Amino acid sequence: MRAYNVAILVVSDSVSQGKSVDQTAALLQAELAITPAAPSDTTLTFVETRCVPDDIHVIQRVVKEWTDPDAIPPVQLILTTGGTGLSARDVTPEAIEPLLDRTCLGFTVAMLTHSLSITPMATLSRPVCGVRHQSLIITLPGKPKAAVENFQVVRPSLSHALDLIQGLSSRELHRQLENTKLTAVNPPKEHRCTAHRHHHRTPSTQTSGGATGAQIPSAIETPVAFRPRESPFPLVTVPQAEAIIRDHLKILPIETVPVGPALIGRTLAQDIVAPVPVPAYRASIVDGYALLAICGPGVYPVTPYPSLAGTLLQELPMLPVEHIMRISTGAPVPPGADAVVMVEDTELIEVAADNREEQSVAVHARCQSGENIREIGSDIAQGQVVLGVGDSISVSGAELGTLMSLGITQVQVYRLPVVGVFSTGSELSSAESTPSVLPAGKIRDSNRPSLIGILQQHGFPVVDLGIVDDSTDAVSEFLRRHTESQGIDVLVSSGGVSMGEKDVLKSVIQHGIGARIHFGRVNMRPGKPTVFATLGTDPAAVDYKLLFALPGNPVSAIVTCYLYVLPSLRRMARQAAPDNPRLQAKLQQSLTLDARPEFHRGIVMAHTPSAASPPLDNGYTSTMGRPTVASEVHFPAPLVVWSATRHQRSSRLMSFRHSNCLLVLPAHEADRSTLEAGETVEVVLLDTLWNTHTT
Ligand SMILES: Nc1nc2c(c(=O)[nH]1)N[C@H]1C(S)=C(S)[C@@H](COP(=O)(O)OP(=O)(O)OC[C@H]3O[C@@H](n4cnc5c(N)ncnc54)[C@H](O)[C@@H]3O)O[C@H]1N2
Ligand code: MOO
Ligand SMILES: [Mg+2]
Repeated sequence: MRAYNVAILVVSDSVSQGKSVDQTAALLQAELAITPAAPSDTTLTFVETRCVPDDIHVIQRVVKEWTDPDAIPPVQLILTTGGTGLSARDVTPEAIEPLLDRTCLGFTVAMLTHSLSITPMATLSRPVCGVRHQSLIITLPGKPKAAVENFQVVRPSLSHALDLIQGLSSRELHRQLENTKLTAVNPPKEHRCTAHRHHHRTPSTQTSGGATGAQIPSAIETPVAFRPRESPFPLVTVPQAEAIIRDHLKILPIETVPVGPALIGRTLAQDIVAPVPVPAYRASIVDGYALLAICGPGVYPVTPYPSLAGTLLQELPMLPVEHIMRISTGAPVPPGADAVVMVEDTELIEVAADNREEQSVAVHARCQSGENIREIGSDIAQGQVVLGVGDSISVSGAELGTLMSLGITQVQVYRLPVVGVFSTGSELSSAESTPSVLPAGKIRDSNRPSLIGILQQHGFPVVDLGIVDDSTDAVSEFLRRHTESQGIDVLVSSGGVSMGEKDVLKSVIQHGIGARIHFGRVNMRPGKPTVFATLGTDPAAVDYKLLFALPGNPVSAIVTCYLYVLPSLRRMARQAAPDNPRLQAKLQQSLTLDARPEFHRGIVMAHTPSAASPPLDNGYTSTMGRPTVASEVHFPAPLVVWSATRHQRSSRLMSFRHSNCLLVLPAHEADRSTLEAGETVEVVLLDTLWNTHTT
């Protein structure tokens, strides 16, 4: 079964201005959801509805976008509704016709013939059908009933038309059709099933129980035997995936928060102007004696009132001429003094009568005026812009300390995205409810805690949404509930996105909750079935949401969380350096390249290990024997990198153990199947882990 994507363009001034509500698109979606009667037929998957005014240029812009050969997802069938009549504003045919490479008069005639059999007023309709690039465009009337009737007229020949447009030869199609018919009627013995014939029709609508009332797509209701055997989602490249995500991030508002330790990791949305100078008074830099520099070395009486930490300037007397005053670091310099001599450069001459205080002290060093004094505003001048919009309050603590030292109690920052994390899988048991021994077939949910830990470790607020069973109903109900919640900006799931019959997540995302899937597969290992979708159209709206449906294999889930989720969260939080840090390192061993570009789990070190300090062993056999590679290292390069284990599999978390980086390996090519020891490779640092292996 072949799957084609369908987009609906509602052309209407009044709908686009919000003066009326369109019903046609929903009815057409319901029609699309009807599973074709013949097993050889195609699946039509609804991907998007857009609404535009009756404006030639606007209509053309959308149609050009959808028919772009690089459109993601590709749109093979465009149904427009409205604007085909005779009134002055009806311009859909005028917009579409110039874009067509070939017209398809047959569809036009079929629709008109049918409409004329219902009403002579159909003579006023001006439908246009044709092909642009590899997309078929059909202009339907705007009235809901008429649009559906016209669609039903063309539906039987659509599949074949789309196949031909995609380049499948007519003869091949007929042969496939015949074969499928034969197989369907006479299934192979081991699969023979007398219980059902292939006349399944999915109801055009289904009560889903959710508040949106959105229908469940045909893909879900399609009997397992007829589910698509090829993913309809094109494999996008990693850079494409990254760019697509960047284009659809949520714009988060600014919020005012208290200044305190929790501010670390946040990004300022305002400039900070110093309201006061720092220091606010002339302060000593050292522990010693305040004096007048011009007096020079000599023996001086010590005033009985020292200036200590906490002493108020106003409490200090004027320093009498040719006297000195004990002073501690940070304490105010008394009036009458212009320098401080360090205690190390002095000597006790005479003790006071109480046998405790100093009577007189010899100053041995010669001071310059101003020596060892922090002048007012010399650290921060009053009115200076100390931090700006976009500055991070970093883990160094310096920015937070600056704010605190200025007495700033609250600041405006960009809100952090709140992430809801859940696992999908009927095989999963949560740690909380897991018995010590699981029945075979059940496994422990490791992804959810791992993902939550990673995200929290990077400073993002996470809501643990638990586990949801792999059933259409359960996932639909779950997603509706959590996409309606305004407290969550980003949903991150793992599992249920590949080709299995219970991998229902993509269908539910696309049809059950009406989100838009921007990509459904990425050419990478691990992480091929990664899905990115958005819900809502206005990225600044409070209910706009991002959905990252990560693959279920534990290593794939973690790797894709690092590569896609974390940079996105950092971007939304406006962090100055949102991307994972990357660097070049010398490979210490040869590695076999995969058919897909690989993010190979590795260990990068900032030094060349010696036999005495070998790299960690993370061997597949878990023997814990030290690898011989350590004593063979001869590279003087400051950064060196190993595979964490040569044998890596996306189900094997042990292939990730001790890793602090991902080696960015290209896909193998005909003339290049390995990377050799000594070659330079790029590595993505899994930042905080980096520290564990640097020296
Ligand atoms: N016919 C094909 N099969 C598969 C393909 C493919 O292209 N065609 N892709 C493979 C790749 S690559 C990956 S990655 C996985 C992704 O699978 P799903 O995202 O659909 O995930 P599940 O099927 O639900 O689970 C896969 C695997 O991971 C285990 N799992 C799932 N969730 C968790 C969890 N929370 N904690 C621990 N382990 C989990 C699950 O039990 C399965 O073993 O699909 C391949 N198949
Ligand atoms: O892409 Mo899957 O993530 O290799 O295992
Ligand atoms: Mg699966």
